[in-house]
Order: sequence, then C-alpha cells, then structure tokens
Amino acid sequence: MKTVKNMKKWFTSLTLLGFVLAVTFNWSLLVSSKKPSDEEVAYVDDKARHYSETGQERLLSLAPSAKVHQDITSLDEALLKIKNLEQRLKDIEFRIPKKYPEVNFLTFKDRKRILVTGGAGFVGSHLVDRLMMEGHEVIVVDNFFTGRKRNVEHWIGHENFELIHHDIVNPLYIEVDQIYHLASPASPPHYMYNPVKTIKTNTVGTINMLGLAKRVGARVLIASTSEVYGDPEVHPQTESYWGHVNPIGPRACYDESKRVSETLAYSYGKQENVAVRVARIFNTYGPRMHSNDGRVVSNFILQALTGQDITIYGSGKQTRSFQYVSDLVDGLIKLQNSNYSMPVNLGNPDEHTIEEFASIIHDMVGGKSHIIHKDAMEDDPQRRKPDITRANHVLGWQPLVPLQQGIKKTVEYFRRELMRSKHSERNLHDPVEAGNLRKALSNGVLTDV
Ligand SMILES: O=C(O)[C@H]1O[C@H](OP(=O)(O)OP(=O)(O)OC[C@H]2O[C@@H](n3ccc(=O)[nH]c3=O)[C@H](O)[C@@H]2O)[C@H](O)[C@@H](O)[C@@H]1O
Repeated sequence: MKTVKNMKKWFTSLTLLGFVLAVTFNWSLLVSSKKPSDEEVAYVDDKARHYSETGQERLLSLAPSAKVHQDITSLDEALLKIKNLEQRLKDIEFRIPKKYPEVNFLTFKDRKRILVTGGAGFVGSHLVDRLMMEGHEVIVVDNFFTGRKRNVEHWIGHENFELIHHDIVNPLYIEVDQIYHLASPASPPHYMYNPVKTIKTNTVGTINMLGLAKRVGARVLIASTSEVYGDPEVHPQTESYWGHVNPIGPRACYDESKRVSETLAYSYGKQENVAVRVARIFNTYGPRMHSNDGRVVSNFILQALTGQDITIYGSGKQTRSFQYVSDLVDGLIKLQNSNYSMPVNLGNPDEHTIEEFASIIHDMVGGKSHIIHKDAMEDDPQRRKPDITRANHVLGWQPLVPLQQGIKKTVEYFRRELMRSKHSERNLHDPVEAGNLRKALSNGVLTDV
C-alpha cells in the first residue's frame, strides 16, 4: 500500500517537473528570439570594450551572447561571477598535487642520499634527472651563477628532492652517502669573466666538499676536465699524460684550479681515506646548455638558427671531440659506483675540426648564415681527443650517441628556446626520454636517454 502511495507521489512530482521544464524552455526560446534594441547592443558592446581595454579581452567575445539579456545590469553580475569562478579555478588548480615523472622505488637499503653540486647547471641537471629516476634522494646545491632553477624545477616539491641555494665556497653541513662535485663555470667566457671566483670554487669549494665527504664518510666524484691536458702535445690524450698548461694564461684560472682540484682529491684520499673518483670530462653538449654559454656548440647552433654569421675563432683547423650529455651522465654514474679511483677520461673520440663542425651545423640547420673567421682565442688547445681505453676497460663505458643524432636534439632544443616567450614554456623533463630511461633501468642497462 505504502509503495503505491510513494509511486503516486513520484508520478505527481515528475509531472510537475516536466511542466516547469516545458514552460522554462518555451520562455527561453521566446526570450532568445527577441531582438535586442540598438541601445542595448550599444551598451553591451561599450561594456565589453571597456573590460577588454582593462585587460579582460575574453569579455569582448561575450558581447554577442550578452545581447539577449533583458536586464542590462545583469552583465555586470555575470562578469563578477566569471571573475569569482576564475579565482576559484585558480585556487583549485593550486591545490591539485604537482605531477612528477614516475621514479623507481628503491628500498631503504639501496636508496642513497646524493649531493650534486652545480645540480641546476647543464650537466648537473641531467645527472639529477637520472639519479631521481633511479629512485635516490637527491640534494642539489647551486649558487645559480650559471645554473638555472628551471633546469630542475620539475622535481621541486618531490619527496626525494631538495634544492639548496648555496655557494660551496662556504662550508656545508649535511648528511649524504655520495657527492658529485660538478659546481664550476665550464665555458671559457664564463670562467674568464670572474677568474678569482672560478679558482675559489675549484679550490676552496673542493676542499669544502672533500671535508664534508671526510666528516660523513661519503664517496666523492670530482668533475675534472680535458683542460688539465692544456694544449696537448700527446694525441689522443691518455690519463697518464701530465699536460701542457700555461700557468699564467687566460685559461689558467680554470685549467690550474681543476688540476689543484685533482691534487686535493688524491691528498684527501691518501691522508684522510676519503673515497674519491675523478672524471676528466671532454667537450659535452646537449639540451639545457645556456643560450649565453658562449661555447662552440651553442654559439654555432644559435647563429645558424638566427641567420647570423657563424664565427670560427682562428683558422678552424683546431679540433674537438663532442659527446652528448646522456653519455657523460652514464659514465659519471658508472665511475662513481665503480671500484676505480684513478682519473678516467669521459668523452667521445669522434674528432672534428672546428671548420668541419661549422659546416655540419650549417648544413643541418639550413638558413642564410655565412661562415666567417675571427681572431683566435689565446692559448686555445689545438687538438683534443680522448683516449677512452681506460673507461672502456674499467667501467665498460663508451659513448653511444652519434654526433648527428645529438646535434639534432640540441638544435630542436634551441629552436624551442628561441620561440619561448613565457616563463611557463619551460624545458621540463622530457616524458619520452623518461620512458626510455625507465625501460633501460628495467633491463638493467643505461642506454641513450
Ligand atoms: O665543452 C666543454 O666541455 C669544454 O669547453 C671548454 O673548452 P673549449 O674546447 O675551448 O670550448 P669551446 O669554447 O666550445 O671551444 C671549442 C673550440 O671552438 C672554437 N670556437 C668557440 C666558439 C665560437 O663561437 N667559435 C669558435 O670557433 C674555440 O676557439 C675552440 O677552438 C672548457 O674550457 C672545458 O672545460 C669544457 O670541458
């Protein structure tokens, strides 16, 4: 009985609702077909223009639909409502948790706390990506002289990540298991811009990092450079070569301070039992190089992309061997986790003259740039090519990315950089590369990512 009564009630309610809907629908049809007066149209257009002029262009597009309003003050109300809704949307967006690339999960036993000095820089940020994806806790320390927050911003807020704005010329007291000491300007115009600071970073900064490693029992990898060989008289350069460096030349602030950095590492190793690794890094390129970097790869690509002259310093007969950044990162991680403590060259032995390199970039980018010659740089090394027998033997490492492939990715990066007009168009972590990395990790090998 009760059920029948309920059904009746429902039936009556539904009939009423249908009636109300029908009336509303017809009424709205009537209203929408009513042509607004010229005055109303003028008023609404005027309002919309006003809001547009005050920076709310979207409102101008509201004008045609707003013409149907009977009550002209309701436009103001609608605009207010839209504004409030927009604010609410912003609030909600703010509360949505940030999305991060999916990182590997490591148990407490395997997860390491890793400090990367210069981790917001070009090489550092790629290393940070790899270590984060592997599932480690990563602490980046950077003074942002050449590093940029945007290089690591896709990790900010992640539970495994910490960014510290700090200059390692001052001591740092934290707890870590491993240190990658990469902090230093590496491009000749950058390190020559402030030679004293460059020397302090590579000497006092290195002492601070080795002191930290000693205090907490961490292993430390020092990023040294092919520049310790100076303008080499041995070709290709093996790790046993002592180098040919001008101690008072314009490059000395970098070359000599990196040599001291190596000396410090082995002194701390011998005297204080600090576990040290030394990577001698050869010319490296790839996405996230600074547009003002001033080194040959970014200069040539940017010049070609913007139709400016491609500037060869000197004859162009000097040589360099370029490695893609993912190969370097692979080598750094392998070296850090190896049992080998003597210096190891990390570079791609594929050697080119700078003249050849200019043509490669010119052909790949196209455009109207001319290749021109400018004065040679003082003390510019004339030949450089790594002998990587040691890296191959002790780490099983060799570069995998061919020049054409790496340059193509770098050109694409700089092309995007040139088109960037807003802060929001950032060089976020590449999801395709993240996918490749995950695949490589699950196969137990690190390949080109
Ligand atoms: O890229 C790197 O990894 C290395 O770069 C520099 O060494 P350098 O080889 O002199 O770097 P570049 O400034 O890229 O110069 C390479 C060659 O290209 C020439 N160059 C550079 C820029 C340019 O616009 N035009 C040009 O012909 C230079 O004179 C030089 O012969 C740093 O000093 C190294 O520490 C660092 O490891």
